[in-house]
Amino acid sequence: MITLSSEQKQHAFQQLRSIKEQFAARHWFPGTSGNLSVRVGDIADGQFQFAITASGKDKSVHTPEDFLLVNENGVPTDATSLKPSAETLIHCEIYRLTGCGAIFHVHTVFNSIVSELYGDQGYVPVQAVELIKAFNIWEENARIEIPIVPNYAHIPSIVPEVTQSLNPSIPGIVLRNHGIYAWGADSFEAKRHLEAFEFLFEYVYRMDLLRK
Ligand SMILES: CSC[C@@H](O)[C@@H](O)C(=O)COP(=O)(O)O
Ligand SMILES: [Zn+2]
Repeated sequence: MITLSSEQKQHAFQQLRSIKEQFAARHWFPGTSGNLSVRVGDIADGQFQFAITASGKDKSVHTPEDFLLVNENGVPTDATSLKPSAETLIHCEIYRLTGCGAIFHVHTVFNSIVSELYGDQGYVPVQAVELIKAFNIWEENARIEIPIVPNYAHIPSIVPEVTQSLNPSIPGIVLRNHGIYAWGADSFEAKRHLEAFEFLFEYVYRMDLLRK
């Protein structure tokens, strides 16, 4: 395991704190839902560490005990009484599959409704909406399919669903009637992706309604 400096850890916690504050202002953490993580240091021989939100906290307030570090198996790497997010294993799998640098998970009404509307077909289709470019997809009239996987109370059962459905060219995956995981090379990019997904979900929801 690579030893991280306290500056690296503090920087990661600072990034999470800033994102947490911005997303809380948008009411993206209702009822303690949601979790955030950033990778700290490199991935070497499949090993890595990341800072993640502690489980069950009110993410709209700051406390000195909001974040902790875990390894690629989701096990805390420093002595702590904090419990990592209940969904840490999903973060582990997304880091493993994509090599990304940050992962943000939020529950919103739009991502939940759209995931249920399109859940049986397994993806949300979106075509020719400008915000698709936020995913670095620049072609004219681009059509994307945002994967939806089943939601289980037993989190380890969700992991193979993510493994199977994650599309490397789409930086997000939706858990049906639960919420979205969006990621990026760093927290700036993960935030851009998450904002674009949420825009597209609201667009799809409203357009479907208008077309009826
Ligand atoms: C309280 S509802 C939300 C949780 O069940 C879960 O889905 C969630 O996103 C937050 O879990 P957490 O363990 O705090 O990271
Ligand atoms: Zn969740």
